[in-house]
Amino acid sequence: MSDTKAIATPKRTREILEKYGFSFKKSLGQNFLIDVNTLSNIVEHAGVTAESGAIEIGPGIGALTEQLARKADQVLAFEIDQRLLPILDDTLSDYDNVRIVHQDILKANVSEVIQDYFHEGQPVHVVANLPYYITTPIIMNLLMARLPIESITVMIQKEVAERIAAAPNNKSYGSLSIAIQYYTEAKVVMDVPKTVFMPQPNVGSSVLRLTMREQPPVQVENEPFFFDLVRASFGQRRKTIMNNLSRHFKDRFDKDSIRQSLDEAEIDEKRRGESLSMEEFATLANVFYRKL
Ligand SMILES: C[S@@+](CC[C@H](N)C(=O)[O-])C[C@H]1O[C@@H](n2cnc3c(N)ncnc32)[C@H](O)[C@@H]1O
Repeated sequence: MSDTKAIATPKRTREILEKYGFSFKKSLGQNFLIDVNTLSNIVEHAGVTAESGAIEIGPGIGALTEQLARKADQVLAFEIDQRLLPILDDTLSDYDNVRIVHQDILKANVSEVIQDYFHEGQPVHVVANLPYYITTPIIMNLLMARLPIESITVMIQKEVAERIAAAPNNKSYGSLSIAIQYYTEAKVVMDVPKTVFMPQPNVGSSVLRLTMREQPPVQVENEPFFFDLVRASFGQRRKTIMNNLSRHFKDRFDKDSIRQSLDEAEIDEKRRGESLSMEEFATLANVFYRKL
């Protein structure tokens, strides 16, 4: 697709940066997208339609914001870097359905802003090319806030996307996979070459789509305890579940009681955390929790 008017072309991006004398801040994860095809693929995967509300994190100079403004009903974008505000005013001046909020996304009350800005019952999607230095806290905060959103589609570091979407026995499977798959269905929808960014990042990138679940796929009696047990089970990846749990629970359960709990959950003590499904972790956590 050729869209010479779009912000996301190398030429226009360079012109905008020069006009404002803007220099990238590496510490803010500023790698801007300069390829319209990549952007329209992201918006497509996000499932944004004319009825949708879209939330963007880190609009930069507005490359993705513009594509969202063209497709969605309303766009709300959180940007931390004050220097970008006058630029966004300029680049997005043709769109009256965009609101920029000058806030650190990790400190913003997203729930309140959603309520104020979007219509009641409007399907809302989070879509972003995330600042990679805070990918996990951003995603976890959005999930823990239990926002009324349908999906989160984000460009993130390839390895992190793989860890989030991994299944048991995959080398990338770990506590992050379980934490995020507890709330969402996770899928890596495309890998993206470095050449679509300015400046190019040092790491590979992928687009991850998280579809919010109405209910977690497993029933756990106590969520913090469940997540704590999962983290402990991956504590030392090469050790058995018995070893990791004995270490972690040494002040609360003796070895015999841990062995008995594993037995009750029908989990062989020699298995490693990486082989356990979320369902098995949930069963195990519930058995332990009842004995606390
Ligand atoms: C990878 S760039 C993406 C820019 C633009 N969306 C694009 O794709 O070209 C990340 C953006 O997030 C912004 N950012 C970094 N940390 C942030 C934070 N804590 N809260 C909100 N925005 C942040 C950066 O200033 C930058 O604009």
